[in-house]
Amino acid sequence: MYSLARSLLFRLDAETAHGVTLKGLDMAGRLGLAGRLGGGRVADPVELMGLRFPNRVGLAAGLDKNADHLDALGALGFGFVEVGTVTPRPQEGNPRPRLFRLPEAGAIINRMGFNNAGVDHLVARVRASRYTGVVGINIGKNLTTPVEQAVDDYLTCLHKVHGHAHYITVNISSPNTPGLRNLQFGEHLDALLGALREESRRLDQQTGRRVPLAVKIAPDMSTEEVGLVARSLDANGIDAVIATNTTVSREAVAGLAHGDEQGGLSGRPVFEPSNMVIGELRRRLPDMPIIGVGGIDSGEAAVAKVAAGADLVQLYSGFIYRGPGLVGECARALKARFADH
Ligand SMILES: Cc1cc2nc3c(=O)[nH]c(=O)nc-3n(C[C@H](O)[C@H](O)[C@H](O)COP(=O)(O)O)c2cc1C
Repeated sequence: MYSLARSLLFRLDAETAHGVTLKGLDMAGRLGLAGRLGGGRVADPVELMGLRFPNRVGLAAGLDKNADHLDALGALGFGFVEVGTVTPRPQEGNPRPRLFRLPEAGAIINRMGFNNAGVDHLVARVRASRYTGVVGINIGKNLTTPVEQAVDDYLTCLHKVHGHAHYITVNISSPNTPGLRNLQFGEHLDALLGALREESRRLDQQTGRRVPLAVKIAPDMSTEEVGLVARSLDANGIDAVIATNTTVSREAVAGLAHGDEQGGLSGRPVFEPSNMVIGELRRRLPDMPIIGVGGIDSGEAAVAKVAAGADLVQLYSGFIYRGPGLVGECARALKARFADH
């Protein structure tokens, strides 16, 4: 069914198709049909970061930036849904077109630029939703906030989302907000993570509810750079790492239509680079929960992500190309893989 819908949707420009799909999913959710689209809910519970995940397959950040579609997405059978990236104030993002499909490569290039309705809107939507599963809230900074003051934006978001998230993701790896990725390196990283850790511990104590902090990183890093990030995550008591975001490399799509668009490349071309980062993180941080994301487009790819070192996985581009059936396919493949071990 999705292949028919897809052939119609792929005639629209990518961002319009995205909006139409989410509206369709909302409708399917209201009619109680979303569960069937996802290929059946898979029960494969796992405890990580002090949370109980109903299965190992989550939705990656950026598909539901404002938590406007949480009920419908949750009903597809994901073990967890990450909403955002959200910023303190609403912002429009980059001018359109800013989202491009590269079907020959199973890839997407986006330069959305954190278009979102602001953290207050997102929190209201999470509160209004009936979804009872695990919700991650992914936070970032506004474009107009200077990078030197980025920590203030992350702290503002942390305060506002703490009471409504099961875990919070610190996104320092989008290539579409100038300077953001510099926060992954050197003293910037320790300063940011130290401040966020301290404040989240204070909020945990104040509320009596511990909300784990995850950090999302880019695939475009040398082994040494991954090592430095790993050390900082460990030193600052971060609970989990999400690897990876999109890549700025264009090697895999050179010569393809849209292959030279600016932005972050996702889908199949980022599968191997993200697995390399995951492998290096696992080597350096044997006990840290790793959420693996990048290029998963089949059950086998989900299993390979776990073999690279991930504990949980997330989907984005594969979900666009393969449709909601991919959720159940990956969850079943991972359940079988863990039953074998
Ligand atoms: C259109 C689009 C928008 C995205 N927006 C965000 C975002 O707001 N925050 C974020 O952390 N990652 C964002 N991502 C990155 C994905 O969450 C994911 O890390 C990346 O696409 C690699 O996974 P994939 O190959 O399965 O797509 C976005 C990806 C796409 C394609």
